[in-house]
Amino acid sequence: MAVRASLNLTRTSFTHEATINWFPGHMAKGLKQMRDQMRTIDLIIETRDARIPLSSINMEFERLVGSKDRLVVYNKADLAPIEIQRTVQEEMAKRQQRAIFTDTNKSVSQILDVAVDIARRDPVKYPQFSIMVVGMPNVGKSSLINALRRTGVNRGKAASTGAKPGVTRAVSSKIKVFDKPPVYLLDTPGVMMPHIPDTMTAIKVALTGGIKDNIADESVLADYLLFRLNRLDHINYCQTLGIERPTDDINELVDMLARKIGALRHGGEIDTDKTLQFFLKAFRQGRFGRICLDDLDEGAVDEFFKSSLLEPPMSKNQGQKAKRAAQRLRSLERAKAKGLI
Ligand SMILES: Nc1nc2c(ncn2[C@@H]2O[C@H](COP(=O)(O)OP(=O)(O)OP(=O)(O)O)[C@@H](O)[C@H]2O)c(=O)[nH]1
Repeated sequence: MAVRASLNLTRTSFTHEATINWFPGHMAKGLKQMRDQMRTIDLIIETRDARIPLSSINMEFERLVGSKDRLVVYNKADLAPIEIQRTVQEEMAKRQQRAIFTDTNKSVSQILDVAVDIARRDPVKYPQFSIMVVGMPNVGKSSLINALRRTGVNRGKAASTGAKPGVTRAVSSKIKVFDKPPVYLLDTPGVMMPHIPDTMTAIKVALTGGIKDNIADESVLADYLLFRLNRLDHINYCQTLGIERPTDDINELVDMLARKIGALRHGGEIDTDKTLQFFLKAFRQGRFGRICLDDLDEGAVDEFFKSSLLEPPMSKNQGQKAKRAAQRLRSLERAKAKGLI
């Protein structure tokens, strides 16, 4: 607070009205495939992003999980503050969700321990043990599967990974990750909610890479990131980016940063897109330090669950609207890919 006041950073709220939705056809199809496979599954690993412990909860998975055993894995823990881990685990435990934090570049053996322990307790029931890994796009499901395979059977990459959301497009075939007892995993496509009820949730998901940037509007994402860094007193972005001073104004930041990184077109005009992308990438790579974008103060988690669970399912009309919007988006993407627009 004192830091902000002395630096004249005065913004206290952030609003953005436009809704952001991304639910292409492969997600709806993937969700159906997951439901079809569910009776063969013994454990669901629901992967979330540690930087947005609440915003990466997809209520679609609540319906999918039903009464199955579930382990919540908060991945990308290397990018989130360590001190949130205990709060999140306690809050999830209150809701009967066992949560662990992982970084796929390090050991993920605690996940295997959970699965192997369940399987060994009842070998008759589990001659083999099947796990389905679900989660929003880009939370690191495929990376997690590769890490589990590396740890469990010392074998190489089985699932494709990528820095952009939507790499995995369909439910995979079974991937072996442990020998005795045999444990198999299914990779699944990242799935968003068909209709994201709250714009701030959508912005946070997009900022952490869960929604394609061109859908979410990079200038809005960067503006929110700047607002959040200032609110958290994370003024170190100036040093990291090599700019003269912190600012609350995204245009001023773009101006300083573009000159610093040389994002200029012929004639010296600023390349805004390139500059915004540079700023977003620096955050996603963790260059501004460990950051949590969700508020986890007392009451905030209760409030989140209360509002999410009360959120009525979409009406037929809303559902059709969302479907049409998704179709329009797909046609637009196809036209763009063909260079027609
Ligand atoms: N910093 C960090 N990056 C990670 C971690 N796990 C995965 N990533 C990176 O996150 C990006 C997405 O990883 P994927 O494994 O492709 O994610 P996914 O959930 O399978 O993505 P979809 O195909 O969209 O469903 C990649 O660039 C990974 O290298 C992690 O623990 N820490």
